[in-house]
Amino acid sequence: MSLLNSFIMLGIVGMVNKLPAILHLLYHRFEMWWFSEMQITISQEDKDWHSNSKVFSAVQTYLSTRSADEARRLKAYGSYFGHHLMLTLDDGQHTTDVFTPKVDDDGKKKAKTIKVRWTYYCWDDIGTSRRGYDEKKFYKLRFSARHRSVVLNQYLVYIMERSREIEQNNRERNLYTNTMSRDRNWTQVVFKHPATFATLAMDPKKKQEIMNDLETFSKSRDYYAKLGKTWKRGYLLYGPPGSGKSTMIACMANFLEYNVYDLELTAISDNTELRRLIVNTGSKSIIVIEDIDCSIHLSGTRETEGVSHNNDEEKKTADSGQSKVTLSGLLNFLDGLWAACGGERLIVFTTNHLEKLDPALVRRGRMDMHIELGYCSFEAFKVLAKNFLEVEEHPLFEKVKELLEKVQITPADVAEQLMPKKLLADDQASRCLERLVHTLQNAIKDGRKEEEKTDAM
Ligand SMILES: Nc1ncnc2c1ncn2[C@@H]1O[C@H](COP(=O)(O)OP(=O)(O)OP(=O)(O)O)[C@@H](O)[C@H]1O
Repeated sequence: MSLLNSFIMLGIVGMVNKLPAILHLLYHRFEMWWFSEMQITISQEDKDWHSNSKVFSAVQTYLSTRSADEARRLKAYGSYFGHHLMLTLDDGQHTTDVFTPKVDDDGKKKAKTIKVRWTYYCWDDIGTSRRGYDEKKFYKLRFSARHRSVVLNQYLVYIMERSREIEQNNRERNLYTNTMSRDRNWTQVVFKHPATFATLAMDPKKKQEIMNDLETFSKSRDYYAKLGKTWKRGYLLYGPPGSGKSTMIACMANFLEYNVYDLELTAISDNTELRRLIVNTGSKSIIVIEDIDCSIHLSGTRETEGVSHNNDEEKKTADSGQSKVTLSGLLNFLDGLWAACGGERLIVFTTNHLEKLDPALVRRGRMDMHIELGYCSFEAFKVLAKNFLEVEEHPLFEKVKELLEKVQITPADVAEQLMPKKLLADDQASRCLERLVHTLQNAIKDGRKEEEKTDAM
């Protein structure tokens, strides 16, 4: 009893809660001494940089995939990886990890697997001051001293790489827009568009060509570096409204797992603001300017290279109520400014009127690939029929094919006809296809009437 009283008087009740962690520490100190272990402390706070340590975050991410196997107490947290639940060790808990180095300490190829142990500590203020630790949260990595070089030169590098991969796989992608923020900066929402190249209605050959181009781009960091070029690529998407330009952008973003920056030029006050927004974009992203012909004053500015768009241009722009961003400002961004922002970016322009665009804006090198998204072909129709009706063949397909050769209809309009109007109705596919055939036949009739009217005039 008197012993307990003296404990209370000394104010070390808090220590009792820490007992398991303290015993652990003592045990590992003994173990280190006995087996000549080494240890590395990785603390959360990076005192020199006044920031959270990147190594600590990397270890936390790495261990989140493996701590559940061994530790008895874990902490769950929602992180910036969004809906993914992350598990980390609780105070005093440890986990063992094994690692097979590429080469062992002697540089021999057949390296042996090594074993290391991670322990997580989270000291409160009492614990901190008594033990003289500055860190509040930290990991201790313990390993046999004979594996020193493998751990320092290979294992820690492996952890940094692996954590980057985990973050990449778990990260949610964002859609950024510059139209909603009061401070004239980007605001973001989670990007969850279901479109993929598998569901995009388009000629399969053309689709494959675009996918190959994107894949080659995403793997060409070294190639661009070797050429001394910025790692960027421009795409111009053109076609009538409803041909799938926006859908194509979503497919690209999902295919490459990039963020999307939807840049609304008409909401930007001047070139300086454009510059600031561009500088604030991240890599692995697609910067989109939709309806470029409506966003910026292009008519009468058919200057080609050596563009020196000037005050006249700005005046015209201001008068027209379009964006005050000038063509020269935009070209500057495409060539010079963008280059200064690092790489792995796509820029995509869309337009319904290719003929209205200034050649300086869309020349190869700025817009590397021009992609036409046209009216619905039979191949594109087959993709839509599969998406909407889950049919790959049907007796009405021949009729649809014949009609599509005569009628210009966008994939959006075809999709509208293929959308079942009543859920669970019998023979849904036939009803929808009949409706489409009917719509196409009417379009032909309307076209004939229009022709007759023109002839009569
Ligand atoms: N090629 C396509 N493949 C699959 N779905 C498509 C395609 N084209 C259009 N659609 C459907 O039509 C809708 C409208 O298409 P989308 O907005 O992509 O066209 P757009 O060419 O960007 O039109 P706008 O020029 O008016 O912006 C999409 O939500 C999609 O469901």
